Amino acid sequence: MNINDYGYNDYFAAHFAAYETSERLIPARISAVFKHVYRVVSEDGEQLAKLKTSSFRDALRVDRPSIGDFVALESHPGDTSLIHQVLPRKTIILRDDPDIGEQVVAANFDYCLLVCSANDDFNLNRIERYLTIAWNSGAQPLIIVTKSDLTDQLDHYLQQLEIAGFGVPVYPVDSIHGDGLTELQAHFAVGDTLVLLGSSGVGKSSLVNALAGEYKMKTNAIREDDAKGKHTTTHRELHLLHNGMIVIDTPGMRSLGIGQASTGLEETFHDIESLAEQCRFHDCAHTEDQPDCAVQQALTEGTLPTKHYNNWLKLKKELAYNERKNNVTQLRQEKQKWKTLSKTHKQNSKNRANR
Ligand SMILES: Nc1nc2c(ncn2[C@@H]2O[C@H](COP(=O)(O)OP(=O)(O)OP(=O)(O)O)[C@@H](O)[C@H]2O)c(=O)[nH]1
Ligand SMILES: [Zn+2]
Repeated sequence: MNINDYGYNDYFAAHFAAYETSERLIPARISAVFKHVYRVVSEDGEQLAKLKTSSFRDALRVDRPSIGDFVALESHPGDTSLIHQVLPRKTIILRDDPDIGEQVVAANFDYCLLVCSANDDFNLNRIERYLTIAWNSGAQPLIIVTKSDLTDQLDHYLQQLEIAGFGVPVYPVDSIHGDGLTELQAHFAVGDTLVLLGSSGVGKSSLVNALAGEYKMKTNAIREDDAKGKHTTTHRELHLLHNGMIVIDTPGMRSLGIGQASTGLEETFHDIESLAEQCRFHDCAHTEDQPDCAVQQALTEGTLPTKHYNNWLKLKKELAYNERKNNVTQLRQEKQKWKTLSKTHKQNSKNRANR
């Protein structure tokens, strides 16, 4: 097996150089995430691997390997291998889980396919949300309109998406009959990794299936054995398609918050952001009661669509909420750290006194 087939390239090789030591570490990619173990692919083929305890003792959840990560692997063919390090990520999508905190949804993908369907489910606000996430991830967004065969108003949908996308390519496809696939396919090269963002039923699996000429994406929870017993996948998998492209499939994509994607928000709504620079006051809230607000003026003149503006306000609120929440978490963590420190300090003083 050649790791280059799995998207390994000069970028990762440059970072891996630091680990090319006597320990015989090899580069590998995480292809599935289980509860306590990972599946990795490398020149030694497909194997199960665990974290090297000393490398990950104090690691935060986000610093542990996730689907799509490249790692430095101590390979033990036929036995459980050991993951020493996660190589720096080129692109990333994070997700804030209320129960377990921030985690990596996917890493090291080249394209974010923002998928919506040309029917009643069509939702521009959702695409703007996905655009925000995509821009923030560092990968190139592409907008895909599926089920082009089911509408006679395709141009109407395309037009709206082209306005919302500000130059992001928009591709209509019919995954059942194959229309539009060649144009989309032309965008990709062998070894490119894709993630798909889109609600349930918009046709993500069908699209991947059509691109690859095979069915690969719907994955049921599988069980695999290792020495320690059974474990179940958390549905986070990476597939190498027959056409040489790689797809990351994770259910986390279906309900993503924007997290702290402030850069993504600026990109997605850069029309409003640049209007805002023309407001009279630096701290203008761009609401109706603000004097000389360029955003309000554009709304009145009709050059700025109300729906677009409302979605911006909504996502900005979500962002502010996430930032506040994050501050509270940080404060709590700081407090905990001080508690532990002062406890150790007290213990040390006591030990000294007892000597
Ligand atoms: N007519 C038509 N039907 C499509 C097209 N793409 C998908 N479908 C149908 O839409 C339904 C949902 O497609 P899926 O590919 O399973 O959707 P999904 O986004 O993967 O759904 P989840 O796995 O729930 O996230 C299926 O019945 C598909 O056959 C298309 O381009 N044209
Ligand atoms: Zn304003």
